[in-house]
Amino acid sequence: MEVSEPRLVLVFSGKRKSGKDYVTDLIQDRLGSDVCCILRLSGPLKQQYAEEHGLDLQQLLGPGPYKEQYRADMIRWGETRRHDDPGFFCRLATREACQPVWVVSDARRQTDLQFFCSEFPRQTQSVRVQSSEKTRKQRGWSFSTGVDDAESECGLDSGVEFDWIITNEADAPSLDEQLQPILKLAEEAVTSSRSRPPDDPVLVL
Ligand SMILES: Nc1ncnc2c1ncn2[C@@H]1O[C@H](COP(=O)(O)OP(=O)(O)OP(=O)(O)O)[C@@H](O)[C@H]1O
Ligand SMILES: C[C@@](O)(CCOP(=O)(O)O)CC(=O)O
Repeated sequence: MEVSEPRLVLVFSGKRKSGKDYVTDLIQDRLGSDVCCILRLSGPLKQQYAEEHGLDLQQLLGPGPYKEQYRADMIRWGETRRHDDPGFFCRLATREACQPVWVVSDARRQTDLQFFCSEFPRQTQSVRVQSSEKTRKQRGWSFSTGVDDAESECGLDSGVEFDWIITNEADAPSLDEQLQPILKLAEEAVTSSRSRPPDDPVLVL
């Protein structure tokens, strides 16, 4: 597989409108884009889906309501591709990543997490972003049958012991405070990548 070996892989998951993009953008902002890339598993999916259906890719990628009209069909479309090859979108999303810290913003299924845990067992850390339904509603979420009760939203609700849980709520400790240990881990991973020759073993977490 043609990927350069990352030093740290932070695999994020969370319900719709929990703030996965917001939190992962903040991490990249703190670490810098030379050190940290954001990988969206839904990126290559939305790109191919937009091409096939003549849709606006930028709107599909953004946080607004446009993508919600297509979500159920995009899920079905993606699942037909994942059926034979569960790592299909994971491989596409990671193929050009070259920074030492990878932030995967949208793991949804056990197979997504398994992909990173098996490709990068020593570097992978799982992170759950959680918000109350009330807060998610304020951010534009409403329950949609076939989406919020399907694997796309519930696949990681149980059976995973997350390494980190971030509560993205106004009355929780600030995100900077909660992210402190993760940012420290990332900084250590980057320091170790600078002080070791390229073929040395990666940081053992
Ligand atoms: N801590 C926060 N402070 C202010 N705005 C926030 C915060 N967290 C999230 N938001 C806003 O809430 C909306 C949803 O957040 P975001 O897009 O990050 O969620 P998501 O989990 O990636 O959602 P989805 O996958 O359903 O699109 C965005 O408009 C974002 O800017
Ligand atoms: C179709 C899908 O990739 C949409 C993800 O959109 P978003 O990350 O919520 O913006 C969800 C899925 O793959 O199940």
